[in-house]
Amino acid sequence: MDYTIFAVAVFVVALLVFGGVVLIRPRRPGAGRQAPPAEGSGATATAPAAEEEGERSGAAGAEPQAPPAEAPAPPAAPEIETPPPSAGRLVRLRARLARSQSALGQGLLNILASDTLDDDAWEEIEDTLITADVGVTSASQIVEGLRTKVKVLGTRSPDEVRAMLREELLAQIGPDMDRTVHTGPHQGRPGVVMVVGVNGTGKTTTTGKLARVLVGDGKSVVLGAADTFRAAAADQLETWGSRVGAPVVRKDEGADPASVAFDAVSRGVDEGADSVIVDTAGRLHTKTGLMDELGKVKRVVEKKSQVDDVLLVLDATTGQNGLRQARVFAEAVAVSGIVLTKLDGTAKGGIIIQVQRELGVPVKLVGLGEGPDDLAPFDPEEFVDALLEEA
Ligand SMILES: Nc1nc2c(ncn2[C@@H]2O[C@H](COP(=O)(O)OP(=O)(O)OP(=O)(O)O)[C@@H](O)[C@H]2O)c(=O)[nH]1
Repeated sequence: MDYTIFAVAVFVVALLVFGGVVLIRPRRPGAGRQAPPAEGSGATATAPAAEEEGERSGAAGAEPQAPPAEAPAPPAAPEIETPPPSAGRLVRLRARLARSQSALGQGLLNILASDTLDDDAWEEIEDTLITADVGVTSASQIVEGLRTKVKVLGTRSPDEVRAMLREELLAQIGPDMDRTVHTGPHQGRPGVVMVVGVNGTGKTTTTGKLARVLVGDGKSVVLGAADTFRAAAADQLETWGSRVGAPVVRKDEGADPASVAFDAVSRGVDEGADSVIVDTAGRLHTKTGLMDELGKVKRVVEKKSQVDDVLLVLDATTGQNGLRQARVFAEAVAVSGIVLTKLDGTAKGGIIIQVQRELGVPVKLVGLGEGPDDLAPFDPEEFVDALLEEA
């Protein structure tokens, strides 16, 4: 009986010792945990193997290593892009221009090629031009010019018709206007460009795209987010800037736009940048408010450096309404150039003629799409050739 009790006691103790060894033995870190699928990174995929190796080679009796705390991956540095230079951009975008504008060109060519050019035909030509936003005055001047040429010419081959229409349109667009965007440094100071216009016309996008054009031409650029009405506008500009390595000067929403502009120009001067581009707010409903604000931005900037260009951004799809708004801006600040955006989205390219005539300033840049490099210096000959091209 005593032996039986002793044997049972020995068995129980043995069982406890064995169970303790099995249960208390430290578990391998990570064991029983499913590793997250490696996302194609070699470093991530080899980490558990390294852990295992350390455990195997570790000194006997060493404390089990706690799994290393997973440090958050540092944010990847944004990749700096190298945009294409400005030269040849309109040539690259010519197909897009031809697609949107050739209905106008072909319409005019077809009427001009008809056997009889009577009063109705001339009226149709004038209407076609007016429908394309050329403006009444320019449309009647084009028709007058064409009528005279047809009379002098007598006969009309398709090539002759094309050549005379090309000549008339070019004369209206003004091939000799100075369309230089003054972005280059002078007297040790950066070229300063202010971008103005109604919100939604593509103003912030144009500021970003212009920075790309300049960086593509090898220039260093500082951007000023003086549209302080909307924090998202500054965020948008920062994204554009970071893609091409252009610093963006910004302040909190509601900050004084003039002080942002001043700081941007100061930074451009201090850093020896080639150009500073300042995006401004357009959400101002009264002309007096607009004049006060844009006037102040310009005055304050000019304490530091002259403003070399004031570009007015105009959405080509907004027609007469857009023109009315453009007039208000032109009265508020001395505009020196126009950026016509969204020309890819309208067949009314005639707005180029009308806006130049109305405001007396040249179209310097055109937007032909939402892509980052779809802004091009405006070239009248390329434009007219695309207009007269078959799509
Ligand atoms: N198709 C086309 N879209 C354009 C062009 N330029 C700008 N856009 C688009 O127009 C929209 C408005 O552009 P924004 O730059 O935000 O306009 P904004 O004038 O700065 O207005 P806020 O950002 O509200 O200040 C965006 O979706 C742009 O991608 C262009 O040339 N063609």
